[in-house]
Amino acid sequence: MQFASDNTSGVPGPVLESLGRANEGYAMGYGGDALTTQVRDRLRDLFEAPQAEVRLVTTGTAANALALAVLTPPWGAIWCHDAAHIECDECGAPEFFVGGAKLITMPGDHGRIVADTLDNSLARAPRSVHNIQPAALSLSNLTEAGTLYDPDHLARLCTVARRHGLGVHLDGARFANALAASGASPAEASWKAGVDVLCLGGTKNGLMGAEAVMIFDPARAAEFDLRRKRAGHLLSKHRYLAAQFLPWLGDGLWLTLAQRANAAAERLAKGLAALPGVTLRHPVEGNMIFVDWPEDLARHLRTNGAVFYDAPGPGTPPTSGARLVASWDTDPRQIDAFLQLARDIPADAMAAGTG
Ligand SMILES: Cc1ncc(COP(=O)(O)O)c(C=O)c1O
Ligand SMILES: C[C@H](O)[C@H](N)C(=O)O
Repeated sequence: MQFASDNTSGVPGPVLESLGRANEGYAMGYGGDALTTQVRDRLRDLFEAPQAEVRLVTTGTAANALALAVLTPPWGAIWCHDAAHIECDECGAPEFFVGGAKLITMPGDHGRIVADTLDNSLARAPRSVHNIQPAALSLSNLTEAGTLYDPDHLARLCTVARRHGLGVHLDGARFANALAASGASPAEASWKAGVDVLCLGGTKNGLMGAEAVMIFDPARAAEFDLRRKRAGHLLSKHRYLAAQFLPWLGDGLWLTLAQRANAAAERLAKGLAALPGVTLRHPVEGNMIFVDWPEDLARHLRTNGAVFYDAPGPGTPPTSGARLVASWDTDPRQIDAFLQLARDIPADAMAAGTG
C-alpha cells in the first residue's frame, strides 16, 4: 500500500524496451544523438511549437532551477505560491542557480494563486535600486495541493505577469496529470496561455529519471545550455534520457499513464471521503490526495503496512493529516486493501489512541 509519492513507482515496459534498443551501437554524446533530435521534434509537434527548444535533464529540481535562471537575473525576484516545490523542497536550488534570486511567496486556496492577489502584490513591489527586482512568476500544474490550473486561469495569471514585466515558468512535474484531468491541449496549457518555459516532468509519470525543459523563446536556449553544463546536468550518454521519452510520447502513453494515476486517486479519494472522521482538504483533481484524519487512524494504517507522508493541517497545534499519491502502476487492489484496513480499525483503538 505505497502512497508516498509517484516517484516511488516503477518504469513501464515500453520505456525499458526503448532503453534496451537505444543500447545498441554507438551514439554521439551530450544530446548530439538521433534520439534526442527525435524527442525535440516530437515535442515540437505535440505542443504545436515548431520553434521551441527542448533540453533534457534528470531531475525536476534541476529543470526548475535552470529554467528560472534563464528568466531571472541575480538581483531578480520570483513570485510563487507559499507551498511551491521551489520554495519548500528544492533546498534553495532556484536561488542558487540564479545566483542570488529571492522567492516572494503568496497564499492561495488549494495551492492556486489568484490573479488579483498577484496583481496587487506586483503593483506594490518597490522597484528602486535598493530593491530586488520582480523578474519571474513560477506556477505548478498540477499544483503541490494536487489541484489544477485550467487554461483560462493560467492565462489570467500570465497576463498579469506580462503586464508587470515578468517571465513565466511552469513546474510541470505532473503536467501530464493536469492535461489528462483538464482535457486541454499541451499548447493551451503552456505557451498559448503565456508560459515562457515549461518543465515537463517524466519521472513521476513512468520515466526512470527524465525531465524535458521546453523553452518557447529559442533565444533563451543558449544561456540554458551554458547553465546546464556548468551545473553538471548535461549528460554525456544523453541517448538514454531521450530513449525514455520516445515511447512515452509516442502513442500518447504519457497521457494514458497519467489517466491511470488520476483514476486511482479518484477511487481512493471516494473511499476515504466515506470514512468517519476523514475529510478531503483539497479537491482531488489529479493523482494526489490530502486528507485530514485522526492520528490513531494514521498510526493504525502505518502499523499495518501503509506508506504515506504526513501533511499536518493548519492551526495550532496543527491538525493530523496526510498526503496520498497514486501512480500509473497503483493496483486497485492496493487501494481496496487500504480502505478495508481503514474501515477495520478497532473501535477501542480509536478510543484508546492505540490504533
Ligand atoms: C511539484 C514538484 N516539482 C518538482 C519536483 C522535483 O523533482 P525532483 O524530485 O526530481 O527534483 C517535485 C518532486 O517530486 C515536485 O513534486
Ligand atoms: C516532496 C518530494 O520532494 C517530491 N517532490 C514528492 O512530491 O514526493
